[in-house]
Amino acid sequence: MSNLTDFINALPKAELHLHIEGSLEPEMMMDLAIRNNIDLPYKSVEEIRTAYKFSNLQDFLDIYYQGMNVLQTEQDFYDLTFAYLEKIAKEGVVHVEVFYDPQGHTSRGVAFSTVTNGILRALDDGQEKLGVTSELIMSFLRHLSEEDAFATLEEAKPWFDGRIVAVGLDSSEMGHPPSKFERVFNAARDLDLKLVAHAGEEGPSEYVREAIELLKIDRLDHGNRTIEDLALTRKLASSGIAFTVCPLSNLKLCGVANMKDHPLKKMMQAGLKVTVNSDDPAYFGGYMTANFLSVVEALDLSKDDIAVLCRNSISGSFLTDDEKQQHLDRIDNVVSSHR
Ligand code: HPA
Ligand SMILES: [Zn+2]
Repeated sequence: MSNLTDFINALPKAELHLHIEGSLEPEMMMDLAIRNNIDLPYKSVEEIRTAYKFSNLQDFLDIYYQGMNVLQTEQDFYDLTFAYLEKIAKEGVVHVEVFYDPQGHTSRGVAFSTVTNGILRALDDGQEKLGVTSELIMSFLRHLSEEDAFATLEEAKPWFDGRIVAVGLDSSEMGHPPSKFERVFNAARDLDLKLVAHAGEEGPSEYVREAIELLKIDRLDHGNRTIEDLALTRKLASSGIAFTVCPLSNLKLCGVANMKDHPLKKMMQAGLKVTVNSDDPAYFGGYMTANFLSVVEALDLSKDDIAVLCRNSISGSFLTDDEKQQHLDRIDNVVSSHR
């Protein structure tokens, strides 16, 4: 293991952009298909991996929604979530704020409670057995209607006692601007939920502006195209809002042709609070450490840059100020012991 990998793994960090359904590895997809008697359009794990060639977000989403079909029981959601936590615990991730897509499951007849309780039971066990703390974020599918999002918000209400702490917005970005969900986000804010949204992944910087000004989000998912608008970039740099950037995702979905073209370093230099995340690690070829290494190598980031990215992930999380300070102190200790 390289010195750099050791350094990255040793640094306490938070993952703030992870779709739990996107951590479904081909091996588990095959196992669950057998367990649940589901027909897969693939004969082997190799065939599944070969299908993971995407030229844009929609290409990926088509396969991602199809993959979800194997998830049927509460135990399936538990197994999926716990397997992810076991992987990231080895990479120095001390805290994760997990997205899930309830509409991707309720639309095919799996109950909201089945999905949510399976994920939450694994998150509880992850804290107890692996020492990884977590929060759960319910994402609305933006290609569906406002009415459908409102129905999902209503169904989730019993879990707003601290089990689901935030709502997000994901799926096909182009043609589904944040403004479509302004009223839903207003309702979520009235319920004291935190708010995040994907914007500026494929969509223009105008979508980022809408997410900030209309949805009034607490954190921005992706946001790569923000820097096309200098005034917006300056505003977001001074606001200190965190950006959850996902390097390998951007490469696999052809947001960048080459990792050397990735805007992460420019975003950091513009003063944005950038974090590194895996998005859908089973589909995009790597978990947290692989994502860090990909930008560190391509963009020639320093150890100080890596530490800044980890500090940003802690300060950009929904942890309490005391919890944040404890992790930040530990980051300082790791940095000084690697000098
Ligand atoms: O990267 C993403 N973008 C939008 N929707 C998603 N759903 C899972 N991953 C993604
Ligand atoms: Zn995402």
